[in-house]
Amino acid sequence: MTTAFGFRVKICGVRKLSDLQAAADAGADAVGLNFHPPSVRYLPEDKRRGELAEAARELGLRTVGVFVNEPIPSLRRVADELQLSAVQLHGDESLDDAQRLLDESLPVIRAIRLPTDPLAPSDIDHRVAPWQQAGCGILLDADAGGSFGGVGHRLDWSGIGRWAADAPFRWMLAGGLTPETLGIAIKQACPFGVDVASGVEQPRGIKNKALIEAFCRTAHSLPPTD
Ligand SMILES: O=C(O)c1ccccc1NCC(=O)[C@H](O)[C@H](O)COP(=O)(O)O
Repeated sequence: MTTAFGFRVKICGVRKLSDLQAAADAGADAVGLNFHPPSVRYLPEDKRRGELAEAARELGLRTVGVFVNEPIPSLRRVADELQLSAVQLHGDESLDDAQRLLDESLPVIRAIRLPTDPLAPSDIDHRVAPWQQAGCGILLDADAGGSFGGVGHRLDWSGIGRWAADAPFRWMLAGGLTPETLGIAIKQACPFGVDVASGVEQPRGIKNKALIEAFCRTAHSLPPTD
């Protein structure tokens, strides 16, 4: 079965070569390239996409394409052109969509957008199980309404931790993680990996090298959850 997870730290929404360099220097494993046009992190359809994807590979970073309700043939075309390591489905895509991609050996990460209210294990379980059983990597993110992601909303980490205690697979946490909140988030939620967009930006939409370094330092200083 194709799974998307072998990485612990993903810096999402990189837009410049210097963002990639900062992520690689800080020891991140993966970067997210955003293909959702309304996002501040959107990468327009020009040569920059190819340059970034190639530079990421040369730096040893995995490339995850972030898509929201993109038609599957178009998503597939971008993934092939840029040789993406995985695609992240962050909208209302169906399980059939994911299955089609997995059947073509493209690793798929399913973003499960959870409410920011207190969470019971069963709330999470019934939403995660079909995707996990299909072979998708799981990313738990906070509901961002019509923005879909990347707005810094955070989840009920201790509620997630109670679910994680019985989740026998690797999964990633996102949503409102920052260098300051990451330590407590990891201790409470116990993810295998973490993902951040706005928490390493200053101002919004512009990645900040010092924040990327601080985020990765904290992520690497905590004992890995497996
Ligand atoms: O980052 C975006 O702008 C975005 C837009 C639409 C869908 C997904 C998006 N980001 C996906 C991510 O994986 C983010 O890292 C995740 O939502 C967490 O964001 P943040 O709370 O800002 O760290």
